[in-house]
Amino acid sequence: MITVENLTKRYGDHTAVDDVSFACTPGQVTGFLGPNGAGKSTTMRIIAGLTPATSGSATVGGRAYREIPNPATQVGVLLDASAQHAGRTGAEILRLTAMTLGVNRSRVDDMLEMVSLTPEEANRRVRNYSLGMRQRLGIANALLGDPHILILDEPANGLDPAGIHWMRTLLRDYANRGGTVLLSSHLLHEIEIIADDILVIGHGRIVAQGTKSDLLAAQGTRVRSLDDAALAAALAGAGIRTLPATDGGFTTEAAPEEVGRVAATAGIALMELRPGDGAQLEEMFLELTQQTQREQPVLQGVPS
Ligand SMILES: Nc1ncnc2c1ncn2[C@@H]1O[C@H](COP(=O)(O)OP(=O)(O)OP(=O)(O)O)[C@@H](O)[C@H]1O
Repeated sequence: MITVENLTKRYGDHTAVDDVSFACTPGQVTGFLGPNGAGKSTTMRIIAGLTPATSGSATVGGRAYREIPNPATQVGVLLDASAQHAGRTGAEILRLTAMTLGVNRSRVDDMLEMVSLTPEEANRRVRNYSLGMRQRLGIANALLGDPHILILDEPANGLDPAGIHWMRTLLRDYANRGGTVLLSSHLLHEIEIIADDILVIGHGRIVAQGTKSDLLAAQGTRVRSLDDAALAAALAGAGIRTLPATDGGFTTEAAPEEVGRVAATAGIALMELRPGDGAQLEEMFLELTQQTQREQPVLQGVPS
């Protein structure tokens, strides 16, 4: 179990994590979704005892990470797959971790097999690894101490679609055996494939959380009309908020009947009116991502 309560982290006057609370439960893979700079890594670093919180608390299995004896046997952490010693081979890195943790060396071969790194790959130096291979090695390293909790920051980064499905199976089996998994991503489709529970973070705040099926369940309404601007205005007049959709029209939180009634009253012809099918999560995430991109400084004078 991972429990985060009212966690806040400030860097000067910038609030990277803003009063965040959530729990990750055994048997579930919890996806931590947010655009770049949303506060995912900072939250995970605090949970893993690497960054002090400004206020609030984070516990793993009921204790602060720093208070856990031989923590890697309780909590497997992968925060940066590129942080491994580039001059060592994958197998050497795992053997060193095994020695440090006091686990049997035979587990190194088991973990290499589990993450599908061949003996030839395991004996290659890490500087020659692809990002996907580094992620696999990082996961093997995190699993070496046989922890019951895993914290993985962007583990699917660099994996191809087959690799993402492989990771899904690995984490699903781990969770089915009672493990707790928290993994982050800035890509909605990765989280959709891998996670059971979803936390969405934007600007340091949790903006949505729940089970994947709840968040992706049909909610709200997808609507397109012959005059979307007039329909949006009519809906706004009825107190119904709208979010523009990527492929035209928009999504609203109201039920289809309600939207249909407003459109009929306003005399607007509809071309599409259907339950949202999780579109709201997608739209909300898109909006968060667009806001983040708008806030990034525009590079000027870059030669084309
Ligand atoms: N050591 C630091 N000093 C100052 N600001 C920091 C520091 N670490 C992170 N931040 C800021 O905190 C915010 C959250 O960053 P964080 O790395 O947690 O985001 P993230 O969601 O993991 O993003 P990404 O997907 O890009 O990794 C960002 O605005 C970042 O610039």
